Amino acid sequence: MSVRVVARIRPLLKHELDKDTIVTAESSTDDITKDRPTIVRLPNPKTDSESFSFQFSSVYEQEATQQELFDSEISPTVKHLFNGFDLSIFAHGCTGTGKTHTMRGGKTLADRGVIPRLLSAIYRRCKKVEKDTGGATQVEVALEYFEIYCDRVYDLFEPPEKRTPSGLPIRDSSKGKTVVVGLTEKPCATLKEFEQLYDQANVNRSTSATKLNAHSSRSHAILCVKITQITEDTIRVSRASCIDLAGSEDNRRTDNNKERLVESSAINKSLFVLAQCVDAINKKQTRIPYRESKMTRILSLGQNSGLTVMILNLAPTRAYHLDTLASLNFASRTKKIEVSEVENDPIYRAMTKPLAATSSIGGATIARQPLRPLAAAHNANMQEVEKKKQGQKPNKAFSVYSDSRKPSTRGSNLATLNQPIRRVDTHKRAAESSASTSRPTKTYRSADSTSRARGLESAMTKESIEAMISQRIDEKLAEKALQDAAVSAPALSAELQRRLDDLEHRVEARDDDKSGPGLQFLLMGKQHLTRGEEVSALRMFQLALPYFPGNSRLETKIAKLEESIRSRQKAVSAMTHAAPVQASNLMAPLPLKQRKLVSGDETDDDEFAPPDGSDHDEAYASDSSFKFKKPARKTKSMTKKLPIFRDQDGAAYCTNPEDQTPRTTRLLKIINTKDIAQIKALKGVGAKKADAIVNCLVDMDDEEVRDLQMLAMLKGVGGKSVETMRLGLTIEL
Ligand SMILES: Nc1ncnc2c1ncn2[C@@H]1O[C@H](COP(=O)(O)OP(=O)(O)OP(=O)(O)O)[C@@H](O)[C@H]1O
Repeated sequence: MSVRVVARIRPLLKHELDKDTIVTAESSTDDITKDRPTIVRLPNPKTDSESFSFQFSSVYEQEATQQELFDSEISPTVKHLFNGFDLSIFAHGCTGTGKTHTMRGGKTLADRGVIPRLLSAIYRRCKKVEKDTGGATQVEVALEYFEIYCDRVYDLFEPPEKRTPSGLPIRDSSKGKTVVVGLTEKPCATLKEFEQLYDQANVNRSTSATKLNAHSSRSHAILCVKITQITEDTIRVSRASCIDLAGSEDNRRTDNNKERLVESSAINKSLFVLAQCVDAINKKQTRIPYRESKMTRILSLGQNSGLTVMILNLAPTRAYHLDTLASLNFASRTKKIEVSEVENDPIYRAMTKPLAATSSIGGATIARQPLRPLAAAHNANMQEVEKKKQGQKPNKAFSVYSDSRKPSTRGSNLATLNQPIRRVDTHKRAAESSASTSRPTKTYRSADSTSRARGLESAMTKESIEAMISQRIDEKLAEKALQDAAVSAPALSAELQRRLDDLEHRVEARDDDKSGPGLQFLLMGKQHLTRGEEVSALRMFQLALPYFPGNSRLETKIAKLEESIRSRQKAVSAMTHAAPVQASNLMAPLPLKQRKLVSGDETDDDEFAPPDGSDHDEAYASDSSFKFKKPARKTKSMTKKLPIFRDQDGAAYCTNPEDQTPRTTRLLKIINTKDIAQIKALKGVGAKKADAIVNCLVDMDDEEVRDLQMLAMLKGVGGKSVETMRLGLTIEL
């Protein structure tokens, strides 16, 4: 089946009312059955007497409402989503043509775009499914939302100040999917909850005013809606991906300043790569250049099974003439892409097929199919195809891109849940481990029908559970490390940033390699080290070690870091004369003196080079240049004397809670609530500092801040801040 491409011509904006309209919609004389135009006509830019026409599945004219577009194009796909197919919806077009209006829409009910309407339809369907099955099927909805800005991936569920400069890393899983490491997955049970999350996340999206659009999106935004249907026997996961691409910009018309130009060139480059991918697919080239940009890489590998609808947004006026022509040409090439349909099979919660044989959850058994151009350059109409298939199970779903690499059937098989898996009945496992890999005809029902979780566990092999746990741990650690790094990350020099990017690219280029995750950990270790966060760096290097067994250089580096942390801990304990410093205190950036030490230490970064002859020599070549540069931000000197806190009445500071003054007790109580709002309300504490404090507290697990000196040691806090916070508290006696 081909990608379904529909065109939407936006109405004239207020300032365009007197402008020349050149884009028109026409009905095809060949197909009178269609109640909507299918042709877009546009004059030849060289001579108005000639015109070009482009045929699509449907064309929505200026008057078309959000409701009409949704009802005709998206609503029919919702049932497929619940039948296990993935769904991808793209909005494409140049800047100011209505992509965000189409996808997100306005605030009024009538103005709501495709995304809120889709979610509304999904929640309605969830209720219907649960009702129709008498509660036997439960449906869970979860969201991921990220943007690709200047070829970097950022989680839109995280505030911008928490971002690492280099963004979230992406890598190819062994299952052939592209994974964004460290994305937040938000469970979202109701439409109301969705609206809150979505609105909040959209505030985090990069938008700016340009000459062509007052609210121009400067990034590609991708919302993934994960739908999990759980019955007693099966789990079926499918995903809807809604992609609001940033619009291409003709910078002769934008008057963009330097910053906008940088964004614009990143946007144009990624869209150019997208067009190249489409061309390469159409020309049946073996190499599809999807790796040339993060956007194409993520879209091609991550969203490539299921139904795909592309909405081509067009502006009607002459001002957009060349851009419109380019968009129409691109869309025409896209609609020729024929894609394979792959239905996400349910996970049989108590099935008899051995996991190793099926390599199921990660989808290793589903070889991604290369895309082929259609012989005829027109789109298949989904409804007609539906009719043809009456009574039959629909054919496999389709998507925009797909690489031709066949995922390995080896390795861990429990990475994600959106691919088919046969769950193993523990009672039958031994007998059936050698059984054929064909789908069993009968499902096993758990004796304990009320215990879904227990049934699930019992149905999995020990090996598979271990693989899943280890994967989750890796993901969580990577996520945590990225979050840690994001807190008050000092600005990196352009050169250092370039080197980090370079290393990351090299790491990505080697993702296929087994030691790919090891390199990721090393990279993150490097990033922490450049920020002077030794504990986090050590953790990352320790995680990397199993991937480079026997690498004496890495071992030496770890030993040195351990030693450095120990001596720092000793120095701090000696200074405080109090309880030993908590590990989290060590998360704070190193004081200048010690940073210099780290800096010197970094000169032997080439020690990190994996063993001679390893594939990774090149990846590390740039490591030796990772010298710490003094950040602009001032750092506290650890050699300075720690403050002695005194209350106004002159009572000496004391670590014993019973001897602490009411003001101190109250301050510590507020801090230990870990409640950002309460902490932010303290005198001298802004949102950033409150956030940093809470992050430190979270790192300390259940450990409480017991005294003021301990509080002063937290990252981002100093003696002066503590005194300001404390004296700002009013105590009722
Ligand atoms: N169908 C429509 N009906 C009414 N207004 C529309 C429609 N489509 C677009 N607009 C208006 O046109 C303007 C530009 O739309 P929008 O911001 O969605 O463009 P865009 O393609 O997302 O641009 P960019 O790529 O720069 O983000 C907005 O003011 C929007 O409200």
